[in-house]
Amino acid sequence: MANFGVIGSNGAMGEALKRVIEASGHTYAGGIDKGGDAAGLADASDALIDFSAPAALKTNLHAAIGAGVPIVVGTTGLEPGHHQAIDEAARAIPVLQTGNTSLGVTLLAHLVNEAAQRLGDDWDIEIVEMHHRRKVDAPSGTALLLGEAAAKGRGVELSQASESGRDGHTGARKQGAIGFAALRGGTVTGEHSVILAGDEERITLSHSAENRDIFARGAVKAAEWLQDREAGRYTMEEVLGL
Ligand SMILES: NC(=O)C1=CN([C@@H]2O[C@H](COP(=O)(O)OP(=O)(O)OC[C@H]3O[C@@H](n4cnc5c(N)ncnc54)[C@H](OP(=O)(O)O)[C@@H]3O)[C@@H](O)[C@H]2O)C=CC1
Ligand SMILES: O=C(O)C1=N[C@H](C(=O)O)C[C@H](O)C1
Repeated sequence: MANFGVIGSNGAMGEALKRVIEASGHTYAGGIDKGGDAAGLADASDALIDFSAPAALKTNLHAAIGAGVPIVVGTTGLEPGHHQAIDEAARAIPVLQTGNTSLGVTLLAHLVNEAAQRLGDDWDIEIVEMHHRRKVDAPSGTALLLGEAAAKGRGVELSQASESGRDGHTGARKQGAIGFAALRGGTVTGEHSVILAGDEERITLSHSAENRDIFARGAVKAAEWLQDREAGRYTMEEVLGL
């Protein structure tokens, strides 16, 4: 049993996390939101679970380092500078960052990697996602994670292959591009499809999130798993043994 502190505690994920932490036999050490005392929360916790906003990340990493506790980062919309800060923090404490903590998406990323590896780049890859109207970042963290898996399978950098926000006279699709389309509306928890489109045939690999508990369960499992680790940056694949 451990004490887990939640950053973004009044948000949609924060609500799910409180419930899942207690249902898993752990103690909810408390939660903070904008303007909260991250260092105080870290001191009272065995691990921090952060589902808040990119602007909070550096403060949260410093708080975890100060208290010497692991941190799970589920926040999306991260820029390269945020990833650099995570790499630096991982020299001092165990850190896990992912755009999706669910078992289903973690496995889906493996399937996408394998499909991209086995099919040549004459198979076009398009990633379509839909989320609720409140979502502020696009493409979603999950779509980017799946794009990274596809790019890795093909042996290319996603930054070199990515195509998103098509509008107007775009010209024909570039061979080898990995395309992204983001839909927003209603209360959709999270829908992701990776379409591999070849000549006269198509494969679609999809995941549907029915509620936020699937993310909360994965995050709590990750926080448990990080308890016994050395400093370093870890992945959901390692946590789930996939
Ligand atoms: N990795 C994964 O599996 C998943 C990731 N997510 C990601 O988690 C994040 C949160 O999602 P969701 O719960 O739906 O969002 P919400 O908008 O419902 O909640 C966000 C919470 O974060 C708080 N917050 C905002 N800024 C700060 C700050 N600077 N310091 C501390 N807390 C802050 C907000 O508090 P206040 O109201 O005071 O601003 C709010 O309580 C998003 O980035 C989302 O994409 C979501 C689901 C799964
Ligand atoms: O903001 C959300 O809600 C979600 N965010 C994550 C993402 O950006 O992929 C995970 C999930 O799809 C829900």
